[in-house]
Amino acid sequence: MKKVEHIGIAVKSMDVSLPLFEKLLNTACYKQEAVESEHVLTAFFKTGETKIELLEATAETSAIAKFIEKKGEGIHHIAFDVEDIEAEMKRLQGEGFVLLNEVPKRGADNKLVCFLHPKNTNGVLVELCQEIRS
Ligand SMILES: CC[C@@H](C(=O)O)C(=O)SCCNC(=O)CCNC(=O)[C@H](O)C(C)(C)COP(=O)(O)OP(=O)(O)OC[C@H]1O[C@@H](n2cnc3c(N)ncnc32)[C@H](O)[C@@H]1OP(=O)(O)O
Ligand SMILES: [Co+2]
Repeated sequence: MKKVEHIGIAVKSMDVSLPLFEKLLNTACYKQEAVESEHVLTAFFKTGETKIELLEATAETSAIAKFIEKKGEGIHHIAFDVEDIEAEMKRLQGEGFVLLNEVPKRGADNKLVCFLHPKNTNGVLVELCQEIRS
C-alpha cells in the first residue's frame, strides 16, 4: 500500500459541510462527483499527499445513510492507494480478510475501488484504490 489516498467523511448535508471544510482546510474543493452505484455525492479536497472525501447519501439505501443513522456524521473509511488492486485483493483474501466486492468497481475521482469488511479490520472500513490508467 503506497499511501493513505483519502479519508472518507460521512456528512448529512453537502451544502453545509462543503463550505465548512473549505474554511477548515483553507482550500477549495477541487471536484464534486456523484457515484450512482454507491448512491453518494462526493466532494474532494487536497491535503498534502492525501485527500479528504466528503460523502452525502443520495438514497436511503446508501451505506452512508445507514452509517449516519447508526453512528452519526464522522469518519466513515480510510482509503489506501495501491499499484495493482487485483493483486492486493488476492493477497488480502489469502490473509483471511473479507472483501466486500469480488471484482474492483468504479469509484470516484478516476479510481477502481474495493472495500474490506470492518469486522475483520478492528472496526475500520478500509477501501483500496487504484488509479485508472488510460
Ligand atoms: C464514491 C465511491 C467510493 C470512493 O471512490 O471513494 C466510496 O468511498 S463509496 C463509500 C460508500 N460505500 C461503502 O461504504 C461500500 C462498502 N460498505 C458496505 O458494503 C457496507 O456499508 C458495510 C460495511 C458492509 C455495512 O453494511 P451493512 O451490513 O448493510 O450495514 P449495517 O449498518 O448492518 O452494519 C453492519 C456492521 O458494520 C458496522 N459498520 C457499518 N459501516 C461501518 C463503517 N463505515 N465503519 C465501521 N463499521 C461500520 C456497523 O456498525 C455494524 O456493526 P455492528 O452493529 O457491530 O454489527
Ligand atoms: Co472513498
